[in-house]
Order: sequence, then C-alpha cells, then structure tokens
Amino acid sequence: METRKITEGTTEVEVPSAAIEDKLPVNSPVFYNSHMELNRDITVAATSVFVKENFDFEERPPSEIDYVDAMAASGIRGLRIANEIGLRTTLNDWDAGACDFIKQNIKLNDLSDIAETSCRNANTLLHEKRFNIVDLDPFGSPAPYLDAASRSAVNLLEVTATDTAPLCGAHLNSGIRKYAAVALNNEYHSEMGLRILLGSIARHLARHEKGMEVLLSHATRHYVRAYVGIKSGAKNADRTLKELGYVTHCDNCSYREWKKGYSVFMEQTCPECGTEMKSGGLLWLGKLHDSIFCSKVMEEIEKRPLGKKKKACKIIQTCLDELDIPFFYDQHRLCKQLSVAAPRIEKTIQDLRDKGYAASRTHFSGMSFKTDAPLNVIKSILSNMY
Ligand SMILES: C[S@@+](CC[C@H](N)C(=O)[O-])C[C@H]1O[C@@H](n2cnc3c(N)ncnc32)[C@H](O)[C@@H]1O
Repeated sequence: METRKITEGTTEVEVPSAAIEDKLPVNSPVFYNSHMELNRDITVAATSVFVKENFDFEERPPSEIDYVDAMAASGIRGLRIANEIGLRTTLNDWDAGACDFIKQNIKLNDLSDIAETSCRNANTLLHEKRFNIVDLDPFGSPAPYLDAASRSAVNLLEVTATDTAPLCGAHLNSGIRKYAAVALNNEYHSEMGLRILLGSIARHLARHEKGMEVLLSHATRHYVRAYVGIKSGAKNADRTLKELGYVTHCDNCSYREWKKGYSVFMEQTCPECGTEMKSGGLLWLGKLHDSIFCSKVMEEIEKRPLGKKKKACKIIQTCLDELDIPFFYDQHRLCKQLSVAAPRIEKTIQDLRDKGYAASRTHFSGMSFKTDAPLNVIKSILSNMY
C-alpha cells in the first residue's frame, strides 16, 4: 500500500496516500481528513490549557494525566496530545488496519513510553476504564458513545459531532432518536445543533452523577465540537440540568422565546404576528464558552507552531467576543421580512449598542449577530425607524 507522511503541529504520521488524495477519504483503509487539522489544532491548545489550569492536576507531571483518543484512526489526534503536550495517551480504534498504522506512528514519533495502542470497541473500553480526558471523534453521531464516555471521563470530555442533519432539525426523527430532543431547522440551526448536543451530553453526565461546565464549544464547517469540564457529584449534576430548557420560534417573523426548566409553559402563538410557533428542546440554554478559558486558549494558539493558527485564532476570538446568550439573529432573514436592504453587520451592532443594548457578532455565521434587544427594537433599527 502506498503511504505518505504528513505533519501537523510538530507531529508526523504516516497515512495511506488514498486517505490524502480522495476528496472524501472513504476508500482508504485508514481515515485521515486534512480539513480537520483546524479542529485538532484547537484540541491541542484547549487540552493544554485545561491541563495547566486544572487544580486537580497541580503538581502532577503531564505523563501522569491520561487521555484517550477513543476513535483514533491514524492516531494523529492522540499522538499530537502525547507529543505536543506530553500526556499519557491511549489510542483506540476497533479497526485492526487502523491499529497497525497507530503502532507504526507511535514508533515514528518515538512515543512508546507514553502512548499505547488499543484495538477495541470504544464503548467497551470506556465502560471499563476511567480516563482524565476522553475524546470522541466518531464518524457521524457521538450519541452511541455518550454514555460510556460520560462514565469514563473524570475531568474533561471533548466531543465532535458531524451528524449536523439530525442535530440541526433537517432530519427531525433521527435527532429525536439520537438525542431525545426536537431540533428546529430554522435560521439559527447551527446554534440549535450545538445546544442539542450539549443538552444531550449534560443528561448523559447526570446519569453518572456528574455536572458540567462548557469551556469552549463551536460550530465550524460540517461539525460541532464541545469541550466540557466535569464537576462530579449529584449537586453539580442537578445544577447543570437547570441550564436545560425549551425554545419556541415563529418561522414567519423570527420571534423566539426560551425558558429553562422541564415543565415550562410557553406561548404557542407568536405575540408579534399571531402565527403558530414551533417548539424545540430539550436543549442547553447555558453558556457556550468560558471567557477566561478561551482567552488562555487564544494565548496558547499564538505560542504554538500550528498549521491553522490564523483560522483557529479567528474562531476563538469570535467566540470570546460573542454575547453568550441564545440565539443569534440572521440579518438577511430579518431584512427580507422587512423588505429593506441589509446594512453592514457592524452598523447594526453599533446601532443596537447606541440604543443601550448588548450586541455582538457570532462565530456561527458572518451575516448574523446576537443581542439582548427585543425583536421589535431590532426590526425598527434595521428599517431606520427607531
Ligand atoms: C472520524 S474517524 C477518527 C478520526 C481521528 N480521530 C482523526 O482526528 O483523524 C473515526 C474512527 O473511529 C473508528 N470507529 C468507529 N466506530 C468505532 C467503535 N465503536 N469503537 C472504536 N472505533 C470505532 C473508525 O474505525 C474510524 O477509524
């Protein structure tokens, strides 16, 4: 089989040439997606910050903190964690061909003292063994692995989901089956997807009497990614579950309301235009980022030799600047409803701030913004009628 060496950060791995050349590397015996280098760059920076800043890890050398790359493929993600941060790493994949590549790549990076191969079903491994940090990066949905990962993870859980159709409401029933939640497929569907995933993670952790704190989460290209710090104990689990709730949305005029809680009463008729509204949930209505954590991730990205430094900085900076409330407004959609030309997004944000409201751009979409202003105020500003 023809293979090629590729480098990400300061780590080199050998992968089948077919994995690099194919547009969708489905014909390769081992999966490698170069488009996910950005995701891995952020993983290295975020994991490094978590380890440095975590109280529980004080005085412990990185080689005593264990990280599992539960779906490792070539091993690139976990090898970067071992090589670039020095954590004790388990690289797991149930595919024997992938494990051959992992073994070879451990040797290639001279990491045999801190990295080991495991060739098992991720669920079996995670149900049997606790790891300080668990990383899930499956094909498609992480839903089948969330229970085992929630049981295993002691300090940090990192999850990628590429099944955006169920998460964002495009495949409604699939989303209900996988995440036990109704996702609304409207203009803020990317934020909906991230919040549905976080809601599901919170409920899985709660079963194991663990709460969570969202340190960083983002929706980028075809995937969503979450980094959640774990707080063990029933009280923390109960506190976390209080951040879940429901949203109602009017497709006609974009009015939306959300409420935390399990038995909340919400208006079904839009108070703005009288249209029947749609309800979504259960989803995470808490914060999507921790600003101190994100500032440190930003500094870490700046310091490190990362291939996608510029893009990574842009994502984290926008997350940092983003008003951390649900849900963003799509300016084009609002302007279409009003039959007015869309102004520059900066102007809208400034106008909202000038009227005393909080407003910001959002990492979810360049043509959208977040604000605490009511819909009627936003619309009068957009139509220059305020
Ligand atoms: C998306 S790839 C992982 C990519 C890798 N983390 C990276 O950053 O390049 C998913 C991998 O999970 C493996 N996999 C799928 N289901 C699994 C399971 N139940 N247990 C263990 N590995 C699994 C597949 O063989 C595949 O190599």
